[in-house]
Amino acid sequence: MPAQQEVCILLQSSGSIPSPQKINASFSGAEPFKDFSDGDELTLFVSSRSRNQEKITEVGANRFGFDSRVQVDTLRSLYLTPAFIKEGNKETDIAGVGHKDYGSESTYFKETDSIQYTTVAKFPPVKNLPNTERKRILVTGGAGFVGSHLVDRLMLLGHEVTVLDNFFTGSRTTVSHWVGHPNFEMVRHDVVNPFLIEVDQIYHLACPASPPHYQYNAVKTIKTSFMGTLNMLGLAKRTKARFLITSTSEVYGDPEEHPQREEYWGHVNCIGPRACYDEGKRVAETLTYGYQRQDGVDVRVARIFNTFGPRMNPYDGRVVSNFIIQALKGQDMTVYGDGNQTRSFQYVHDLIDGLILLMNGDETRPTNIGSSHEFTIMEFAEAVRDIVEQIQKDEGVANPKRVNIIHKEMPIDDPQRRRADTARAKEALQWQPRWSVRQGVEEMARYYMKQIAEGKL
Ligand SMILES: O=c1ccn([C@@H]2O[C@H](COP(=O)(O)OP(=O)(O)O[C@H]3OC[C@@H](O)[C@H](O)[C@H]3O)[C@@H](O)[C@H]2O)c(=O)[nH]1
Repeated sequence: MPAQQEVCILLQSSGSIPSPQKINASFSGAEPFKDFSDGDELTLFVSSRSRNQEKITEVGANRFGFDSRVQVDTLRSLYLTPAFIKEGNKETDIAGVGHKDYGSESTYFKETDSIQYTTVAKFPPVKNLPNTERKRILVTGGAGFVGSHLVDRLMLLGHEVTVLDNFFTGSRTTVSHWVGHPNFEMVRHDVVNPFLIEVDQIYHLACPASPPHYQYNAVKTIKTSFMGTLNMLGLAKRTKARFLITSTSEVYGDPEEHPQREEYWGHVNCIGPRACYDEGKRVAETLTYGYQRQDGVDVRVARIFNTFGPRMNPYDGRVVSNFIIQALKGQDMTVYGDGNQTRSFQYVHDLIDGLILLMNGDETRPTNIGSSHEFTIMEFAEAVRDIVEQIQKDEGVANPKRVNIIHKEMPIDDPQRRRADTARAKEALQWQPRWSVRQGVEEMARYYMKQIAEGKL
């Protein structure tokens, strides 16, 4: 099918999630997943709806004096809308034949396989905040997967956002729809070097997060965690900005306590290949509380568990992106080891809700932001395969190829079990994940399908 036809099909379906589907036969046979926690697991893979079966139209909350509510369709318009609205022709077309609401407009010329970009001075509408409520917010790593979703949310809420990114794993395209907006600034900067700015809040996200990426240059990873956090804490101290660091469930290492509570000190191999990230984040937490104790810096620490969603780099090597891309492309799905290791996955919008609540609430202790629904990786592979097949059928692929699940060598020190204990987040932030894993995987698969149709993957 020519690329443009595919784009048209996606256009029709991009804005909304298909109606609820019946539980897939191959997934309903045995127990789809184990009953690990609050008893609402059965909804996890049953439908396109949220964990409690409501249709999610709005994310965020109006809590702690900070209203973070945003319509989901507005967010979707920023990542699910196709970039090419109309196919261009080299001979007859000029720039501007297509029309796209936000960001840059682009016309695709099939003959030369080239794209013409035109600046469009129309941005997504942002909330009209009074000066007294508008915050100056710095997001390090703001062009990354999580960072870009946080930036979208903060921009839509009407705040002034500065993104710092060295584009090692982040990409300018994730936030390009804001470039030129008076409330937005993007700076290419590596946080290992100091940065001076006047701000009210700092979300410090900058650090490669996928195991292949953070192990690619282990020394740089730990340097980024240590120096980057030191520099941003110094900035917070000088400006009296509130500082939030995104730490990780990897501070628990290969945990011997299950699920992982914040009080657990962890089980990390300090000389293993993951140590650059695990120990880097651990020392970053140490620095954070050092600045709190010594200098009175107002700090927040989020320990993020496995998160997925659109804009995750399709080749960053993490399991959700790997599985969806492999299933979409009809390739073997690669389960490392026997697939009995477990993870708990949360959708990116839930994470952003949690980060904003933590930043604006009073909880200063480390707080797990993650899902408490645990899957073996093998179960997850089968689920992703079923979901992608269903989406392909919805999009008109008559007989999608049933891909094989194969096994590959287990990475060294791969944690065997991981599940967030979210009691603290529930109590302190009144936060818990709302999106079902199925709903998230569907949306992410549609996002990648769009990219495939546009020839980007
Ligand atoms: O293709 C793959 C990729 C990964 N896996 C397995 O899937 C599991 C999850 O792997 P991922 O690479 O997605 O993520 P990990 O859980 O190992 O690390 C993650 O943990 C929490 C976050 O803070 C980090 O961003 C990330 O490092 C692992 O057991 C891994 O071995 C596969 O079976 N196949």
